[in-house]
Amino acid sequence: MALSQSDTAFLEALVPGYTFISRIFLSYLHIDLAAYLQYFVALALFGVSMRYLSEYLTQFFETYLVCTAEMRLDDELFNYLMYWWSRRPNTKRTNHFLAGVRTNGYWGDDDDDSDNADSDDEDEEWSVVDGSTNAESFDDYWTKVINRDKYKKLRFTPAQGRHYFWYQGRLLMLERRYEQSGARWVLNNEKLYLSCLGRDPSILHKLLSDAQHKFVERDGSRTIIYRGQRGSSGSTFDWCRCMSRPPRPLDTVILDNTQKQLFLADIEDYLEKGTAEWYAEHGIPYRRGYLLSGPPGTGKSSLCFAVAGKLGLKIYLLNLSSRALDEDNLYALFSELPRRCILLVEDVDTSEITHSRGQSIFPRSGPSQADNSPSNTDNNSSPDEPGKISPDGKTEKTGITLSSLLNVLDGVAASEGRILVMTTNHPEKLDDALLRAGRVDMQIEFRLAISEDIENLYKSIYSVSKEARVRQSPRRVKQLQNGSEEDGESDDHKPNGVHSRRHELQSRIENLAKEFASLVPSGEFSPAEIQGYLLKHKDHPERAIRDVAEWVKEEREKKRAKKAAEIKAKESQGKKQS
Ligand SMILES: Nc1ncnc2c1ncn2[C@@H]1O[C@H](COP(=O)(O)OP(=O)(O)OP(=O)(O)O)[C@@H](O)[C@H]1O
Repeated sequence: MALSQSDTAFLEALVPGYTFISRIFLSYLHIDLAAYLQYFVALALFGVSMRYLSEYLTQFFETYLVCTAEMRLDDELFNYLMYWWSRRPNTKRTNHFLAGVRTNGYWGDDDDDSDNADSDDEDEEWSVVDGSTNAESFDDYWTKVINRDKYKKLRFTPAQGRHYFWYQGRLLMLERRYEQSGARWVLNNEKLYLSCLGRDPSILHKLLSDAQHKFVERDGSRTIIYRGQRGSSGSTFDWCRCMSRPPRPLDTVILDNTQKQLFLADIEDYLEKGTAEWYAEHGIPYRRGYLLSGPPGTGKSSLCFAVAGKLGLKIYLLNLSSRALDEDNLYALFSELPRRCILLVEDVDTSEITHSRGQSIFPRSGPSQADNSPSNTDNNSSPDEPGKISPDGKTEKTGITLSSLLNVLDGVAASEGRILVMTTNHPEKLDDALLRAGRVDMQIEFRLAISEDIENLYKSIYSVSKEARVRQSPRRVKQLQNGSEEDGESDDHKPNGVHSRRHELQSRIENLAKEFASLVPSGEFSPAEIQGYLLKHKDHPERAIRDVAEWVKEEREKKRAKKAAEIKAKESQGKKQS
C-alpha cells in the first residue's frame, strides 16, 4: 500500500524516525511497513484501551469490592501491627521480608525493655543454654548473658510491597509503602495498608484489635513512658514511646506518710467514677495539677513513677526547655494526650517559663538574668511570642514562654482528665500565675532525709522480701543472712528454717537501721545521696554502718569545697562586672 506524502509526514510526526525505519525494513527485509499499518494502529489502540480499562477495573475493584485500612508511621497502631506480624507463626515462611536486629524503630523501647518484652523467647533460649537459671556462679551467669547479647534476636517485618496471608480463614493483604515526602531528613515516611475482599471491614477491625491486645499484653503491669519529641515529619512534635519500666512500689519512696497518702488520695478522688461529671456540672475544667518541689534527689520523680505504677497510668514526659518547642507544638502535644495519664514536666524552673508574664525573656545584660525594667523590653518581642530578638538583631527561637504555657494549660485543647505533675528545685522562681489554684491544686515539698527517712532507706535497701530472694543471686542472699562473707551452713532445708531465718534477718536489719540513722546527720543529705552510699555496700549491711562516719566526713568536705569555689566564682564575676 503506497502512502501519500502527507500521510508519511503525518506518521513521521506521530512516530519520529518512521521514514528511516520503513526504508531499512524495505531495503534489507523487503517488508513494506505501510502494508501492516492498520494492524499496528489497531494493536496500539487495543493496548491503550486495555490499560485504561485495567486501571478503571482496579479502581472499581478497590473502591467497591475491597476494604482497606491505612496506618501511618506516627500512629501507635503501626507498631501494634508490626509487632503482631513479627510474632505470627508463619512469619518465618515469608519469602520477602525486612530483617534486622534493632527493635527500637517499631517497638519504641530501649534494648532493656525489648528484652523484657521477649521474655517468652528468652526463657526458651535460657533453657537451651543449660536448662537451669538457679544457683549458678557469677562467671557462669555472666558468660550466658554475654553470649545471649552477642546473638541479638533477629526480627522480621514485611518488606516493601504486597504480602498475602490468611487470617481466621480469610485471605488478607498487607502492603508496606514508602512514600516520597520531598524532605530528605524524613527517613521513614512509611504507611501500611491492610486489605480484605468484600465490603465488610470487620475482619480488619478484628485483626487490628488482636494486634493491639498482643502489644498491650506484652507490657503487663509495666509503667509506659512517652516523650514529647520531634515526630517523623521532622517539623512537628509527637508523643513517642521511649521506654517501659516495672512499676515502682509506693512504699519504696521514702516520704512523710501523710503527704504521700494525701497525694495518692487526691489523685484517686480525681479519677473516681463520677468526678468528671461533678466537674462538668459545676462548670470546672476536669484537670488537676501538682507541684513537687524540693532539693535534687529527694524523690519527686520517684513518687510520680510510683503513683503511675500503682494506678496503671501512662507517663508523658515533657521537656519545656527544648528550643524547638513552640506554642503550636505544645498545643498539639496537649491535644494528643489520652484521657487518663500523668503529664510529667520535670525541672520546670530551668525553662523560659520562670520569667514572669510581665518580664522580658531576653534582657540586654544576658539571657539568664531577668530584668523588669521597661527599657529592656523595648528591643525584644513580647513574651507572648515564642520568637525573640537577640542583641545582634536576629530573631531566635526561645522555646516555651510562661504565657504560651498558660494558654495551653487553660486552652480548649488541653485534654480533660489529665494529671499535670511539675517538679522543681526552685519553687520560688515560679510565677504566681502558674501556681494559682486550677493550675496547681496541690504542692508537695520534699526534704533532705531526716532520721526517720534514713532509717527507712536503710531498711528498704537491705530488707529482702520472699520474692526478691528468689530473684536475687544466692550469693547475695547468703551474705545478707549471715552478715559476713564467712558463711556457715544454711538451714533453709530444715522445717521452719526459711521462716525463722527471714524473721531473724528482718529484726537484725531493723536494729541496724536504727544504728545507721543515729550515725547520719538528719536533714543534711538527700535520699539519693544516702541511697548512693548504701548501694556501694548493698551486700554488707554492717560494713555500711562501719564506714558511714568516714563517708559523712568526706561528703561534708566535698560540699564545703564546692561552696567555697562557688563563692569565689561569684566574687570574681562581681569584680569583673564592676
Ligand atoms: N524519697 C526517696 N525515697 C526513695 N528513693 C529516693 C528518694 N529520693 C530519691 N531517691 C532515689 O534517688 C534517685 C533520684 O531520685 P529522683 O529522681 O526521684 O529525685 P528528684 O527529686 O526527682 O531529683 P531531681 O530534682 O534532680 O530531678 C532515685 O534512684 C531514687 O530511687
